[in-house]
Amino acid sequence: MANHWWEIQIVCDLDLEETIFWRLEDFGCRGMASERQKNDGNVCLVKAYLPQEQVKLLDLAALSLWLRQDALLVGLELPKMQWHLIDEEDWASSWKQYWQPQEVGDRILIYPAWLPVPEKSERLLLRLDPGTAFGTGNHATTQLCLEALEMRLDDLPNSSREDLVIADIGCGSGILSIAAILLGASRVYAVDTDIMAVNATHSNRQLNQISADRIIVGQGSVNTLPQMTQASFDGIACNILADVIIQLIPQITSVSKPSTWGILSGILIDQAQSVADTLEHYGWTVATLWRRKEWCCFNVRRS
Ligand SMILES: C[S@@+](CC[C@H](N)C(=O)[O-])C[C@H]1O[C@@H](n2cnc3c(N)ncnc32)[C@H](O)[C@@H]1O
Repeated sequence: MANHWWEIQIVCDLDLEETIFWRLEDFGCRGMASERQKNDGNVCLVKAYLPQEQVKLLDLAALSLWLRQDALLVGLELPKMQWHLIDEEDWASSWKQYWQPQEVGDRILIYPAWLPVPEKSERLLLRLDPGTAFGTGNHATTQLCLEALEMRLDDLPNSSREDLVIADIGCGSGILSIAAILLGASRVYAVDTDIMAVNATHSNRQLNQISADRIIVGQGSVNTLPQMTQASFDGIACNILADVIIQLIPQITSVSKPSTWGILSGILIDQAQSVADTLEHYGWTVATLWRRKEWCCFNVRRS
């Protein structure tokens, strides 16, 4: 039987765009895009997609009410939300139209898999087909991680980068694992609880011609890592939501060594304090905290 997707379309005031993205993501949408309306630059059309079996009609109606409630609270015009079912092929082509190459940080260019590879690029080309997995590089939380990885790895002398082993917890499309290798890391162990993400990471590794012994992927979470390797991790990247990160901190601590550094993202600014408290409790120091939009990313180290 063909897979079907809900396509959600929301016409809204530009000032509501961020909140709507946040709500949609929380709702489990994969592949979101927004464009300004040609006839009115203050209005945008947000499109989002999610697998049919993941939601019921009533949930979609509730989401629509939530969005209206959000608008009422800040006194903006009520957003208009519609939804309909499309098949897998239409989903892939409609969302591919929106996704364009994107520069992140000083060195990386995220490049959709279906575009022809440019002959020359001054940036490291990170080719990606996220499929249904999270991680296109469009999201602030991913961008913060990529920039933090770039800074971390660029600061290291070549000799220590060559041995660098990194864990990517919640790898999604594999975007951070691939970036770490392109930036010079030796090996990455990538885990995700979602089998779709594990598959996407495998195929994106191949797409970037990275050998299977440099990005090792497994379904699971932090507690799967010791089954995948006995190596200790020099760095840990984890872009999941704050509640999950807080729960994972004890396990993350147990797979790290005194010199391990961490990049933790996916944390809303008003959740930062509870993450910081838990980190401190487990002996981590927050070296820097970077913010983008309503999100923040912790750069942490032991002791
Ligand atoms: C926000 S996405 C991050 C994807 C990618 N690393 C990025 O930075 O764009 C979070 C990912 O974490 C996965 N995830 C959620 N809870 C998890 C857990 N407890 N352990 C491992 N992965 C988890 C989800 O399936 C999802 O693919």
